[in-house]
Formats: sequence, C-alpha cells, structure tokens
Amino acid sequence: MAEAEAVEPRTSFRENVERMVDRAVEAIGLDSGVAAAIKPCNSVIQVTFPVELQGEVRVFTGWRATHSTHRLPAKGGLRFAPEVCQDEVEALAALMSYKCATVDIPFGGAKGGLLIDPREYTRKELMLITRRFTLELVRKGVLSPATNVPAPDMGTGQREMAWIADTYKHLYPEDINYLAAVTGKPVDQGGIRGRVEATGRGVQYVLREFFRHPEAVGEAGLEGDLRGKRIVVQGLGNVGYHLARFLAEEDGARVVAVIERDGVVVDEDGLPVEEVRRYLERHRGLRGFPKAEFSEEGAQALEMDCDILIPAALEGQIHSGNAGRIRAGLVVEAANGPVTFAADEILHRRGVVILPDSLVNAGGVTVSYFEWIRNLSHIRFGLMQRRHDQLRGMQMATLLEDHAGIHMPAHAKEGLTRAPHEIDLIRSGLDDTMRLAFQEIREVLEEDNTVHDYRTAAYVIAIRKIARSYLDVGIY
Ligand SMILES: NC(=O)C1=CN([C@@H]2O[C@H](COP(=O)(O)OP(=O)(O)OC[C@H]3O[C@@H](n4cnc5c(N)ncnc54)[C@H](OP(=O)(O)O)[C@@H]3O)[C@@H](O)[C@H]2O)C=CC1
Ligand SMILES: O=C(O)CCC(=O)C(=O)O
Repeated sequence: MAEAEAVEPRTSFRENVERMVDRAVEAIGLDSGVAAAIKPCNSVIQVTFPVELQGEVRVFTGWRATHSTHRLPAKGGLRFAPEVCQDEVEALAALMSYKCATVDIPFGGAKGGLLIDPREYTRKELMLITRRFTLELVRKGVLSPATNVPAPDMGTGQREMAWIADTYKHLYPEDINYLAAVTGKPVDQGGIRGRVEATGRGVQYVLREFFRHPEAVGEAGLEGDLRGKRIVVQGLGNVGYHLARFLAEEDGARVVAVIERDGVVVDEDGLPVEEVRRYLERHRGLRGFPKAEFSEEGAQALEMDCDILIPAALEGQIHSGNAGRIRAGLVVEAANGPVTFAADEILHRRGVVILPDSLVNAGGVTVSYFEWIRNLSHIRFGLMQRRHDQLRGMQMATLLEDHAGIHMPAHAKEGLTRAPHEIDLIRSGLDDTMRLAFQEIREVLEEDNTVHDYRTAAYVIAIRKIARSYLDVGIY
C-alpha cells in the first residue's frame, strides 16, 4: 500500500469506489439526486473503549459503517487490522451494498473495523476485546439480527463470530433469533457448513462460469479452461488459501506463486498449496519454505508473467505505479478493492480483463445469507425433504429397471437415489448465485454499448436495483 499512496496520494479507498460508481451512474444516466442519495454511507459509528489486559488499561478504537438500509439487515464483515480507518470501512460498506445487489442477496451494506494487530494478543485477550467491542456495537444500535449483522473479514474468523454471538445472547437472552446476530460462526455454534470456504468457493464458481464463455476467455488473451492455467495469488488467508487449493486440486490450475506479507514463493510447476499454508501458519511467513524459491520482493511478483492474477489480501495493491507492468491477461479481485480507479483505467486501456470484487468475492455474503436464514428458520436446509427425495429417486430407479427394463449404471443409480446433504444444497445455491450474476453482467456488457468492462456492468446492475428500491417507495 505504501507505493500506492506515493503514486496516488490524494485518492482514498472510498474515493476510488465512488469514482467507479460515478462511471456506472453516467452510463445509466441516473438522476443526480438519486445518485447522491445512494453513494454516501448512511451512518458511521466510531467507538473507543478501554479493556484491562494484564493489569494495564488499553484503549481501542473501532467503527461500523452502514452504507445502505434499503434492505435489512445491513450486512458486512468485521475487520481486525492495524491499518483500519473510517475511510476504509466506509469504502468497504459501500462495496457490500453493491455486492449484495449484484448477486441479488437481499441485504443492505455495512462493514466494521477494529484498529488492532491481532497477532500481538493472546486468545484470551482477543476474546475480552471482541466481547467488549460487541457490547459497544450493540449499545450503539449497529448489531442485531434484524438490522445489522457482522461476519468475518480480514483478521477475524469463526472464533471471533462465536464470541460475538455469545455476547449478544447474554445481552438479549429473550431474543429467540439471537444466533442470526452474526454469521460465519462455527458449525457447532449455529454456523453453517461451507461458510469458511465460501468466498474462495464463490471465486472458483465465477471463474468456471467465465471459462464457459469462450468469447470472454478470448478477450483476456486466454483459451481453453482452467486446466494448466498459471495463477499468482496474493494473500493465503481465508479467501486466498481455499481458492488456491480448489483451483489447483479440482480444476487442475497451476498456482505458480503465492505472495504474502514477507515475500513470495515461486514454483513454475505449481506450488503445494496445502503445505505452503501449513508452513505460513507455523512460521508466520514464507521465508525458508523448503520446496520453492523465496524472494522478499512480494510486490514485484504481482508483475510476474502469468495467466491469472488473484489479489486476495488488501485494497490498493494494483495502482497507477504498477498497473502498466501487470502481465496477467485476467485479474480476479478476490480481495475488496485491490485495484485503484486509476489502475483500473490503465489495465482496461491495456486490454487486461478485470473480474470485479463486487461479483467475484460475493460467495461469502451469499453463504452468510444462507446461514442467517437457517438461524431464523431454526431448521437445517433439506431436513424435511431429504428422505422424501431419496425415496422418490429409489422408486424412479426401480421403475426404470424393473418395469422399463433399463439397466442403470451404478453411478447413475447413485446420483438418482442419493439424499443431498446440507452442504450439497449450500454449494448448489452458491454456484447458481455466482453463475447467474456472471451471466447477467455478461449480458449488460454485450448489449449495452455505454458499458465496456465487467466492473461498470456490475455497478450498473447493482445501482439500477438499489435506485429502483429507493424510487418504488420514494426517498424518505
Ligand atoms: N473472509 C471473507 O469471507 C471475505 C473476505 N473478503 C476480502 O478478501 C480479502 C482477504 O480477506 P481474508 O482472506 O478473510 O483475510 P485473512 O486475514 O484471512 O487473510 C489475508 C491474508 O493476506 C495476508 N496479507 C496481509 N498483508 C499482506 C500484504 N501486504 N501482502 C501480501 N499478503 C498480505 C495476510 O497475512 P497476515 O496474516 O500476516 O496478515 C493473510 O494471510 C480482504 O480484502 C477481505 O475484505 C471478501 C469477501 C469475503
Ligand atoms: O459474509 C458477510 O456477511 C460479509 C462478507 C464480507 O465482509 C465481504 O463480502 O466483504
């Protein structure tokens, strides 16, 4: 980020998002008053609170920005990081609104952040800090199942979500829907299978759909499918790790480089993603990883020759200072805001295709939506139909074999008679959501001659939906 700031000193993350939105507003020809109502955050709460740790009082600052409430609850992750600021959470909250609208998830947009380096604290200390932060957010009215529901983001995961849910439950034991106050919880604490890897899984589904469109693939200077594609991933955290593993293990792609905070590991034959991750967790860095070449020049590795570049760490990583040197044909924004507005324009001029964050990383909030619904309905998906569907499949198989005399191969019979587990339904819902969103964006790109890139197409779709919801009920 340091280089980005040096090159584009006056453009903040929030301003970058707003410029991208302006481009879409212009393409739609949207009324400027409606655009002005949509763009800013509805509210931003800043909290400052003390926690006593090891006999010493420490003071923490956090934010919850709510961008839109045209749909409720407003939804979005909580980030624990040493660089969080108000501008950042506002930008991320806005992205949540556009993301949810792009993939048709009926939520408004929000995001929160706590200024902290989680690596400096023990588990117990983090629990105290998270619980106290939760209390502050609840007191300020920005955390409840009906109005504002957090989820994991950078620096947080299932563990923090479990603490948040438990704190909320202690505050409101009479709220029968307390579990729905936060998503991304452990499965045993009201979470849903598939949420941990959902964002990475969603990126995989978007990429698979992209490669089902040969003309789109050609526009990125690529051909064929994901098999053998050379991929560079920045950030092997929750999103990057699952994504890299799925692409390597299930789609036959080659992850040739992984960039982390302390540098990059490279292997042209494909890195063993699982081993890299284990090493990273154990050593808190990639230096010394024995099975690949290590270099400290992580930022430069973004410019490596590859087919697909996947920034999955921080915002502002591809900026006007390096956009001219990016050699990938396809940039896939698994992180939020990894490409600045200026870089976006440079890459577009150079013919580099960008699949934007608001589409690409929407898998997380999509499965959060499934979790939230499951918590509200107090029943797991498929419970009522599973055996019924299996019985019907078995009857069908019997009918075909015994009465129509058709011999069914074992795999066909297994497919027909297998009762789906909840995770199968989650994956099916996620796949459908990501495919349909890609197809809708592709349609705009092909049919609307004022739109020339995926990001603007995604924003056009999102802004039209949000604007419609404002206009239907009137601005109030
Ligand atoms: N989690 C989710 O469900 C979703 C996340 N996102 C977005 O995806 C991105 C990543 O989130 P997530 O995977 O959850 O976060 P994590 O904290 O799990 O992982 C982020 C990874 O990036 C690494 N990293 C930090 N700084 C740098 C750097 N300068 N260069 C290279 N690597 C770096 C981190 O290392 P270290 O641990 O040392 O800090 C960590 O390994 C964020 O933009 C987030 O907003 C989007 C949608 C949903
Ligand atoms: O799962 C969610 O509700 C939100 C995930 C998130 O923060 C994001 O998509 O950026």
